[in-house]
Amino acid sequence: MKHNSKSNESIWFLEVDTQFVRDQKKKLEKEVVCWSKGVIGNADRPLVISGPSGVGKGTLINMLMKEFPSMFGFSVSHTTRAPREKEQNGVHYHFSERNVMEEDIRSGKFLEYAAVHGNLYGTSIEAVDVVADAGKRCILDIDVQGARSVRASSLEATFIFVCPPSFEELEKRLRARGTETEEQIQKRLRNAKAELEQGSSPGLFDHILVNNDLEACYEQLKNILGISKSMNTVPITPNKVFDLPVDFSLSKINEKILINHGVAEQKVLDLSSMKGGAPGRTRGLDMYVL
Ligand SMILES: Nc1nc2c(ncn2[C@@H]2O[C@H](COP(=O)(O)OP(=O)(O)O)[C@@H](O)[C@H]2O)c(=O)[nH]1
Ligand SMILES: Nc1ncnc2c1ncn2[C@@H]1O[C@H](COP(=O)(O)OP(=O)(O)O)[C@@H](O)[C@H]1O
Repeated sequence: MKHNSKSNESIWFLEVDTQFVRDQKKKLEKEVVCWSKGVIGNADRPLVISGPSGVGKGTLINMLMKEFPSMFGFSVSHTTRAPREKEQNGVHYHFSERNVMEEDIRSGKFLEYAAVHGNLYGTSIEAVDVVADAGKRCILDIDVQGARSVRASSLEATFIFVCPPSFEELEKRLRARGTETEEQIQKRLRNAKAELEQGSSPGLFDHILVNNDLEACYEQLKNILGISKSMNTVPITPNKVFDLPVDFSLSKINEKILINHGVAEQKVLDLSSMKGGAPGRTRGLDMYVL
């Protein structure tokens, strides 16, 4: 079901029988209805970019965001690692204390998290939310473990793995970047071997890019995403809405949606205090039986 709100041009979808709804029903052992903000269709899927440290993920992402500022937004992760010289809190990462981040993980604020190179990294639901609320396509720069978690989650994304042309070139780039100590470089290189192996695991990544020549790799990335310069000014329009199962029907009165299931049951979904949620997640809904 689709509801078009004129005030902020946002489109809301009612999830009735999606994987997320089924998972939550099982977990909570009660009826669950989810209200998702966003546009459905491949063009708007979040983009998960993984690859070993120093391969050029950040460089490619920056190029994309610079050329298409209104189309893409970066998911700002949380990490317990120390900031690098030019990194800004809230822009490159949310730099966090380990105990605070662990508590936030326990309380369910993260879509995924992983221990990488001895530190914790994670994507908060809020980080994806902020980008989706701005009407942009979200880019996640996360490691292979994180990509696996997102694959298993309700977030439908496009997964891209970036490889170096050779291990020697990867080492050269890491050293030339000059942001890590020798010990940290060694740790990243050790982990790169495992990541390169996992990157080729069947079914995890949709596309593999070799970042040899930067410009050529960037062109390939844009080809995968099906974008060209002129597209930045063209808003993406939704082309598909959910079909309701046959035994459900809906009607709407002001901020309340009436859900009829079968003959006997009628529920009210109260949207008056609803706030935007990450795809597959909703805040501020109230539901009761009429
Ligand atoms: N799982 C997960 N991995 C992340 C997240 N943010 C960053 N990473 C990954 O953590 C690794 C280390 O990132 P960083 O410390 O910025 O170093 P760099 O890869 O050398 O630039 C990279 O593989 C990132 O993709 C996150 O939110 N979740
Ligand atoms: N195709 C490329 N050829 C040469 N150097 C590159 C290329 N792509 C990126 N670099 C450089 O390699 C270093 C690591 O890139 P970066 O984007 O920080 O990697 P990542 O985000 O994957 O850790 C940077 O100094 C960057 O300028």
